[in-house]
Amino acid sequence: MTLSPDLTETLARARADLRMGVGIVLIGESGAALVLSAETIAPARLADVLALGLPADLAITGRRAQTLKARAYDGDIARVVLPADASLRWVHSIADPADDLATPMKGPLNSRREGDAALHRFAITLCKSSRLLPAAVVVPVADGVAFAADNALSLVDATAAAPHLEALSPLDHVVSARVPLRAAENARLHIFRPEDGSEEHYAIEIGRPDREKPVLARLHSACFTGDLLGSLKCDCGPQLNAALNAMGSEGAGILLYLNQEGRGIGLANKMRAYALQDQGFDTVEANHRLGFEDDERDFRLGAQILGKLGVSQVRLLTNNPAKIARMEDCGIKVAERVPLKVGENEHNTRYLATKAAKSGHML
Ligand SMILES: Nc1nc2c(ncn2[C@@H]2O[C@H](COP(=O)(O)OP(=O)(O)OP(=O)(O)O)[C@@H](O)[C@H]2O)c(=O)[nH]1
Ligand SMILES: [Zn+2]
Repeated sequence: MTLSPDLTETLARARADLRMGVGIVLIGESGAALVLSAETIAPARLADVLALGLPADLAITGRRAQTLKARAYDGDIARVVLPADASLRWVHSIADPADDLATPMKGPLNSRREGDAALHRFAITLCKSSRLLPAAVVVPVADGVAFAADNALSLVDATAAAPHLEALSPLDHVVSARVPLRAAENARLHIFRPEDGSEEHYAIEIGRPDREKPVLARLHSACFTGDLLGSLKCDCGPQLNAALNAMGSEGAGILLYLNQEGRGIGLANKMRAYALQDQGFDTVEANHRLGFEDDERDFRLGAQILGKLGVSQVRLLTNNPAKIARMEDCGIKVAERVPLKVGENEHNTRYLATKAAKSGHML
């Protein structure tokens, strides 16, 4: 019945539930499981989960397991056995590295080896796309359909939904309007909305770039601290302004403002990474300790928006070779790389050096 939510809509609901600390039920090929975010689960809910008396796990990423010295039998995922008397403090200490240095001994941690990790993996992916810490309480339940109905929880068919999690959501153009900018008075802002309910993304079109030739373009990832607050920890604000100014001087260009804050981990997690950086870790190490990869952005987004704007070849303002490779993979020809070296200061020297050393940025 079309009044019922489809798979994409059910996934969007499930993300909202996880963010609110509400459980969801996943059904897979080898069973069903109740899943809650380790970050948002409330103490009373955790008590209720433990009162079920079922063997439960705390699913974390292989990256986080490495820091905790927990065995990750499933490679990219570890299923840490949730003790029957687990406290919320314990759950948080496994999921969140904030106090790793203050309380290094969290173990012994027992990792589960038998059984299937598919639902745990799915749960972690959902936590990541909800911009939460990548850690989930996972409790196998015998009859997922009944459990979800009895507790009024969202029910997700993980097998059917898996391709939707991997695929890039189609984006719909919502509206465009003229916005005169300091850098260029003849600018237009286009809004694009993903069909999966995730954040909107923007394109700022300056002048009317000739689509028959490579268009001066920038894929800018949102940085609230750098773009809006003028943070000196990164070079994003100056890069944003320099890119718009370059397009203004040429009279044409397209800047995509992609809402992939913190290289796709969200602002709260980026601030967790900043707190770790104050403990001495660099930007990549901080991401790993949190359980994330170096870069969780999906640049297929940028390619899709360029395609929708009729752009197939660009002169890309970037220092990041991975961005060029991703564009080419997605069928956008990068005719030229235009360097964007601005905003270096005493606070971001190490950040920029780490980007060059570990992420291959061209400095
Ligand atoms: N996770 C994390 N994200 C950060 C950090 N500093 C900046 N960011 C985010 O990184 C993104 C910018 O990425 P960069 O790697 O600096 O630049 P880039 O866009 O890949 O490459 P360029 O095109 O050369 O600028 C923005 O989304 C920022 O919010 C950090 O320390 N940790
Ligand atoms: Zn920044």
